[in-house]
Amino acid sequence: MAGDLLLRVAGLRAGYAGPVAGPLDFELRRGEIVGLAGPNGAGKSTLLKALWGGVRVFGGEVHKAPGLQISHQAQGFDDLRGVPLSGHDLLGLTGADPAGLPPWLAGRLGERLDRLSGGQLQFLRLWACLAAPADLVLLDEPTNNLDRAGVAHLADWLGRAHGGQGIVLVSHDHAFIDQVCTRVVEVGA
Ligand SMILES: Nc1ncnc2c1ncn2[C@@H]1O[C@H](COP(=O)(O)OP(=O)(O)OP(=O)(O)O)[C@@H](O)[C@H]1O
Repeated sequence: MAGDLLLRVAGLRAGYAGPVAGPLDFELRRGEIVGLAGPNGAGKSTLLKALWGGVRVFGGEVHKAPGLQISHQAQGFDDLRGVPLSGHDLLGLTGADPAGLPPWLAGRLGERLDRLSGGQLQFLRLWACLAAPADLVLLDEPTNNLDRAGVAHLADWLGRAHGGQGIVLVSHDHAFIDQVCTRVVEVGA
């Protein structure tokens, strides 16, 4: 694959017992943020999962740059009640650098994850993916649960700090997509 090309997706069709989404075609280079947009049920999350192997692929091709490191964040939360992990532990597990976290979260990294609010935990999980040493970051509805300050911090960080990475995200937040994505691919249109 050409130098900065991370991903080439051609005619990708994905699903579960049978195909439900696609065909999808796009290319992603380092420094690009591609947004997958489309109506409910169009297949955006399914296609995003197909990029890391989380669902069945029924057709087409996903070419990845050799050695591509992927980190992905799914919608929803794992149940962390009773798990004695702190924010520092989570970031340590993924190798994510805490530098650049918003102050309202940076000061709470020593606390257990099950003591954080839904929005605080969402931001921390995002950060664990985004700031990890990955070439390709996949985010499904990253602004879910975030307040205005959280969305603004995320958008600001994506706008200036992702130079070495490629990002593919799914979002219903059109303002967020318009602000951060270098390209939008319509799914199920
Ligand atoms: N685990 C599953 N097993 C079977 N079908 C599924 C599964 N998850 C989703 N689907 C179906 O696949 C289709 C696409 O769903 P998907 O979640 O990819 O759409 P989406 O565009 O991300 O939707 P939304 O915008 O509502 O989040 C839907 O018809 C959905 O019912």
